Amino acid sequence: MAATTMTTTLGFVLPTSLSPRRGGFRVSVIRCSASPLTLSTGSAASGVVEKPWSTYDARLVLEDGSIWPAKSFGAPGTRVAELVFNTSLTGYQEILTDPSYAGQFVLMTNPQIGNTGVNLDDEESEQCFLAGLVIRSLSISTSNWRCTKTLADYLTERNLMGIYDLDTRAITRRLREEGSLNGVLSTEQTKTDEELLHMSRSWDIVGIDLISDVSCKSPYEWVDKTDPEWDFNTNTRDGKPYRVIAYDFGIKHNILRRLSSYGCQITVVPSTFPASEALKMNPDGILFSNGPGDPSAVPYAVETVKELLGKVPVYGICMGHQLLGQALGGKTFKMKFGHHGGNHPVRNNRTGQVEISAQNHNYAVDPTSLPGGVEVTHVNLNDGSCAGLSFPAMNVMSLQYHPEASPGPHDSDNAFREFIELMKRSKQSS
Ligand SMILES: NC(=O)CC[C@H](N)C(=O)O
Repeated sequence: MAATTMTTTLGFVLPTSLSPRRGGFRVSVIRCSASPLTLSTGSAASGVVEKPWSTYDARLVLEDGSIWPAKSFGAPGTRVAELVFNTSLTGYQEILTDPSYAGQFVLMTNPQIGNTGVNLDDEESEQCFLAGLVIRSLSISTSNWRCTKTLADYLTERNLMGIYDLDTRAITRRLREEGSLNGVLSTEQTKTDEELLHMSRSWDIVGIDLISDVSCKSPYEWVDKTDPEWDFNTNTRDGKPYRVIAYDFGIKHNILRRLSSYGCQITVVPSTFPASEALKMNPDGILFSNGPGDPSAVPYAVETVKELLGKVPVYGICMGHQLLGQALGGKTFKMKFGHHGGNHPVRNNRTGQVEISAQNHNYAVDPTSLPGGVEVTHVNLNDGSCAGLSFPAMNVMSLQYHPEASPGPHDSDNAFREFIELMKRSKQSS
């Protein structure tokens, strides 16, 4: 699977209007390529089989001036987004439907993707919000008892771009060195490299409100649970479920399923739902969900969180955690290349236990900006960043990562039980 990177400098000098936004990038356009895949059949005289999906020439043009020729296996078109890499071995369908990836291309570091196809059960939202999928190699066959269609058909039906046959390992190394890069993915041959490069440098994910595009438009009740063996509904009071309002900043379904399996009755509300209306519904607790983009670009959501603080127990996950961090007086910042994958070690500072966690974020809360009384409960052991917060005086708990997994390990599922305990304690003391 190892691909050789052949790098050829085309050597033209960019006009000054295309000079890089960030310091330190080279200014010539570099064309990079991976060795093309050739599949031997053994029996065919030519030794080459046709791949059973349509291919187009495609290009990924990054803002650092590198150009990665590729093949398309999804929708045609041209899209601009931020490129991040994800280290999950599988779970690509959950990744495709995680609304937190809006505005991003996801590059899978696992070299072969698509071998289990897609099914009706593994969706994390109704839509694919990410801008495109970048993989090294698309599995030529699908084999899984739940598979209902191939990944290529799924992407095409959903008008989502996907490219393969490029050196994803070399691109990942570049992202680790330079940080996340903006880029343009295009199947359009009429567009020049310079045009695509200009597009990638004229766009920025920072400062954009992406949650309003992915949030639901009106409140609704959620009833679905996870499978019965994951049903931990031992925490209801007097047989009545805990009533939870879930703010939808781009919520993943498995957060709702896990809360439901722990015995919560859930109303999902839009990101702009007024705090006063939420309080009128007399909830036992409020969940602030995951969601895409820059947490400092959505001050209205921070205001809502502030209005609810101290009135009812609250639980933030990922974007929800970042909004809580700001509402408590702290600051968020953009990380170099973020955390995306199912293999991130996190230490629970209270118990000393280490959980292997599912993560997907490019921003983090700066723990030094937080006021006294706010406790950093979890730390990411790869880089020491803040992975969880608690503010007992206001019944606040939050995690930067994903206790609901989907995809990823289940080590952190107990965080849902802790939220139930928080609601229980708050009821008992009131
Ligand atoms: N999964 C999420 O909620 C992501 C949070 C935020 N958009 C980030 O990238 O940091």
